[in-house]
Amino acid sequence: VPVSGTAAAPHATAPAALHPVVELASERLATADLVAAAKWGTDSPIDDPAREQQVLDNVAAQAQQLGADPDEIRVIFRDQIEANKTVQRGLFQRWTDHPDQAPTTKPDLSVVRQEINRITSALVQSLADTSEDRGTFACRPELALAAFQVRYENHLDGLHTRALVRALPSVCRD
Ligand SMILES: C=C(O[C@@H]1C=C(C(=O)O)C=C[C@H]1O)C(=O)O
Repeated sequence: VPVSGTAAAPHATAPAALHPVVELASERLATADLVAAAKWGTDSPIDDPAREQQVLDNVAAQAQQLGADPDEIRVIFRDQIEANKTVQRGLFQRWTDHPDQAPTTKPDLSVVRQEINRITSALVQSLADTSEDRGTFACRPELALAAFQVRYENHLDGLHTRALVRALPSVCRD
């Protein structure tokens, strides 16, 4: 007969090593709502190759400084960018189909990009900190566990969950 109080509670288990990486990827995706609102009804396209190049060059430079592999970090950020555009496209579709759901205020894109830069930098740091975890057999299960936790904690909807899954495949090194 199980004794009350001995069952392992979820919070009693070790925190997923990759939780910070997934949390920051999720925070970066949350900015896509603001980016989409900034671009909606303007000439600014969802795809901005010049800005993407800037982001990729910045993360590679930061990786180099941290002793991480710049090419690996670049590949991971190509996925962060694709995931961000997945959210923007999903929202544009939603607002086209349901104009009543479209945003009524327009954030300043350059201000939103400053916030993206801060999250990007924290994510590069977190990727550098978890370099070893990202190379073991446990990486994919740890990543999946962290993704479930973050989806729950951040109340992600279907679109943001799909985008988070799109953001993560290159995080593990195998
Ligand atoms: C987020 C933006 O939209 C897209 C996604 C980017 C990103 O994830 O960093 C960069 C440029 C755009 O292609 C943006 O324009 O800033």
